Amino acid sequence: MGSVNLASEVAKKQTDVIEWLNDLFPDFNLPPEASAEELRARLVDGSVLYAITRRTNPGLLEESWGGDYLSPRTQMEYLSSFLLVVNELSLPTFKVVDLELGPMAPVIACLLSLREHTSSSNGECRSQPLNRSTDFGGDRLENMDVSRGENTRGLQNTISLVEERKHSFPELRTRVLRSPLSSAPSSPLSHQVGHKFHETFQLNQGRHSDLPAAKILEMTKSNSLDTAPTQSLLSIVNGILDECIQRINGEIPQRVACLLRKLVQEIERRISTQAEHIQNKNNLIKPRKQKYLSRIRVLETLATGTSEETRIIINQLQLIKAEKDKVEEKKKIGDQDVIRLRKEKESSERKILELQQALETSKKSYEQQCQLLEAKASLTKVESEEKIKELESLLADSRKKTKELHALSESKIQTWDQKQHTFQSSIVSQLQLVKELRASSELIKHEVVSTKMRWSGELNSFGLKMKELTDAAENYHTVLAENRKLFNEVQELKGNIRVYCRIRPFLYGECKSSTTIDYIGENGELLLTNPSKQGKDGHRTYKFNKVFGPAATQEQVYLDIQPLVQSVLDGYNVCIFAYGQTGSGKTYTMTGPNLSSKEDWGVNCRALHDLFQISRDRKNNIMYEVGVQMVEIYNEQVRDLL
Ligand SMILES: Nc1ncnc2c1ncn2[C@@H]1O[C@H](COP(=O)(O)OP(=O)(O)OP(=O)(O)O)[C@@H](O)[C@H]1O
Repeated sequence: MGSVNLASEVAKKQTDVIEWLNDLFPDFNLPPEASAEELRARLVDGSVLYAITRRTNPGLLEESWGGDYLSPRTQMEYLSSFLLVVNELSLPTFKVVDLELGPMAPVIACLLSLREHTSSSNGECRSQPLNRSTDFGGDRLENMDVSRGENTRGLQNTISLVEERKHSFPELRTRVLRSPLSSAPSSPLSHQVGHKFHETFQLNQGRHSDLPAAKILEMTKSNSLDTAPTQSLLSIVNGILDECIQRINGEIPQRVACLLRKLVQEIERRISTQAEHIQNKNNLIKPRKQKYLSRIRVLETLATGTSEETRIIINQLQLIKAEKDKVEEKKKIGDQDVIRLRKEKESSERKILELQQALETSKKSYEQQCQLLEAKASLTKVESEEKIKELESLLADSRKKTKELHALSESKIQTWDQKQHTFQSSIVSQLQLVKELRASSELIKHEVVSTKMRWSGELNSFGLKMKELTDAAENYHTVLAENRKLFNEVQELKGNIRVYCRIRPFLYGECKSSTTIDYIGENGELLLTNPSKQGKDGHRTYKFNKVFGPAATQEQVYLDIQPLVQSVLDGYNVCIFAYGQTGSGKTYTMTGPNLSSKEDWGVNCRALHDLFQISRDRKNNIMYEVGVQMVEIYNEQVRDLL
């Protein structure tokens, strides 16, 4: 909303500026509703602006700067001149780049301020055709209304400054600089009077000193000095001073000196008046300057707002551009889809053609098949007619059979009725039996319940007995331990050290008559006879725990040793060894002659067998670890055989 108001305000101001320029320069001839760019095109070369400067400051005179074509440098000089004047007037100004490319708002604001300034200080400028070659020419300025110069006297300081700065442009040639004094007097009437005054004192041949005293008195007494143009006064002063120079040794008449003093006084008076006037103008300009400065600030704020809006619009444009890119991308995808669909269409058309061809071929084959089928149908018709005849005969037969079957079924129905009757009677008897069975099942149920109760009682008693058995088993272990203890005590009683004697039979080739054994007792007595000795020395008796004769088997020998193996597993230390001379049968007794036969096993094999057997029997109660060590003791040296 703010931007719309701002835009309309700028447009309104632009219209005002165009109308003002049309009024100033009829040749400008730009429609009030022209766009900012059209206005820019008309102002950008600086000629119009420079013409405005001249119209508002007629004292600024330039030589013609060329024809219709303006070089860029000339354009820049025009613009610089215009901007210098605007700056010196403390009016809102603008940058050259604003006029060329930027927003026109600062240019329009500047021109409006200039219009206000000129209308307030100068009144409306008279319209003149805008002709660069004549408008900028110096001849026209000679004929310009002097009163306009009077009204723009407040700008003379500015003009002076402009002229000074123009010297910085070498191409600019200042032609005339009107001094403030040269612009007086101030009215057309006084201008006329001034001319008369000048004509009065115009000397064709004579000198000022030659003027009659009456005429000089008339000049000094009358108020014609007040109304005379300053240019005339200066020319008279110059004339008098020229005379003085020419007459170096001559005397200047008193009256001429009086006239000169009068003229100088008048010039001084005018200078002081101009100074006061300038001071007043300066005082007037100061508040205006303040006002314009505040307007500049407002315009800057508006310009900032405009830039913000421009930024928003740029952002929106970027968004629109992004959307446009998306739409184009979608369009591309759509084009690709169209191409793909076209390809699919072509492929489907090819397929349709193929299908049509296949259809035609199948149609032909179908027609052939139809012809074949028709031929077959005619054959089949004949056959079917024959079959119908056959079927009719069969139907007659079947009707006959049906009648027979009907009769048969009736007889069967009767039979079935009889059977039904029988079944019904049997069902009645079965029902009776079922009732009896139910009664018997009830009895059985009672029996089962009573048996259950009885069994539960028996189970209870069984549990009690099991408990007793468990207790007994526990007692059994105790008793078993007691038995073991007693067993080992028996073994101890038998003797911790037992000595058995085994007499081996004669070997093949040994003489049996050389035997010395006389008697072998039941309790381990052994009586030996030595035939070489007489008397008591010829008989010797020995006592062992037991003596095994030559006929004793390996098993008999081991039976006496076996209880010691059990003692080993009960935790007692047992040692069994054989002692005897070479060839007496130690190896035979301890190992056995032939290990492949169980009967020939010696003590060692049998003891190891029993050791593992008993440990296996006791594995539920005791875990045994069995180890073996084998050493040789020879000449009191122990050697590990393993
Ligand atoms: N009870 C027996 N019955 C039959 N033959 C026997 C008996 N005892 C020993 N022999 C035989 O007697 C011979 C000598 O026996 P054995 O080798 O056991 O004697 P040894 O004491 O071990 O001898 P060494 O000390 O030299 O080793 C062997 O041929 C053996 O078969």
